[in-house]
Amino acid sequence: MDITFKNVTYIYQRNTPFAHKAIEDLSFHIPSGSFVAIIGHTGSGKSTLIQHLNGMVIPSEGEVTVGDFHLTQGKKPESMKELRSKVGVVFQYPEHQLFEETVGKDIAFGPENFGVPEDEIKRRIQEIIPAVGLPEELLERSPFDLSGGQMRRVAIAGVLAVKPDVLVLDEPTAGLDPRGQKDIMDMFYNLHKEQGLTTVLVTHSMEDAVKYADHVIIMNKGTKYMEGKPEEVFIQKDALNKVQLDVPEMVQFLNLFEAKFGKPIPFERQSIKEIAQSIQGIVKGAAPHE
Ligand SMILES: Nc1ncnc2c1ncn2[C@@H]1O[C@H](COP(=O)(O)OP(=O)(O)OP(=O)(O)O)[C@@H](O)[C@H]1O
Repeated sequence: MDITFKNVTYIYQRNTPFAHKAIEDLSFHIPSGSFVAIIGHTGSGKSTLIQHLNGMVIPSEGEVTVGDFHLTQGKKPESMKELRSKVGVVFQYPEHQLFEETVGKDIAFGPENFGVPEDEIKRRIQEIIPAVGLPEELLERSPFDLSGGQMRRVAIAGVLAVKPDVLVLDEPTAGLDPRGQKDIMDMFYNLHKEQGLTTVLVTHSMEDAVKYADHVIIMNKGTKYMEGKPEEVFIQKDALNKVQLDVPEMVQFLNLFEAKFGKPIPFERQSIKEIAQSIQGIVKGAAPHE
């Protein structure tokens, strides 16, 4: 589903002495099927932005469009429930929301709420369990007997069981060890590709943004600071440093390589292997002929 923000401003506790503008005059367009990373220093408005996507908040000014759903002041979509079934949100530490007696019941809770028939829920669970990397025998276990990583996968399965078109991920790897972070992000990337999802990822990790996203939006103080392809945005070291962000490690490495050896290697989101090949080419080219 296409997502469009048109001159969106959001003010918390509007018309009170505590009014606080969290987002100001924000406009962008995310085409259906994109994988977008939203990055920004703490308090830059990322969470407020994503809360618009399933109508948890309605813009104070401007308009948000998600597929055919339009959100403006005084004009909520007729079926907010339908919007929420199309936009699945994986909140930070989603495992904190598990509550059912068994893993199976917890995964079924979302689709039941949206009126999905029991047979169809069963079918979806069979499909989702391997997709999130959980063994089927866990279905009858209590979610509270699982490891932290498994609990998170159960919570994610619950969101996926509703079959959303848009998947919103708010720092989905927070608190996991490096291996767990990579496994979960690879899982989301595979789901994104296989199910043709539109994925919106809020992250503090430049490395994840480079690896998985095809579009990046940098937020600063409630406004859009930069936007573009990762390979365009992440080479702008000075601009990123100004908002307390840094370029990804690979870009730092390429900058250092150029400074030390005078040989630029353009950043094109290459793999480590491809960078090594470029360096090998430079070294070979520089070697004296025998
Ligand atoms: N419920 C609220 N009431 C008042 N102000 C709020 C509320 N929630 C957030 N804010 C303020 O709005 C601004 C944007 O907050 P938001 O949580 O969207 O930022 P963020 O980029 O997601 O931050 P973080 O990376 O820390 O999660 C901040 O100044 C924050 O203090």
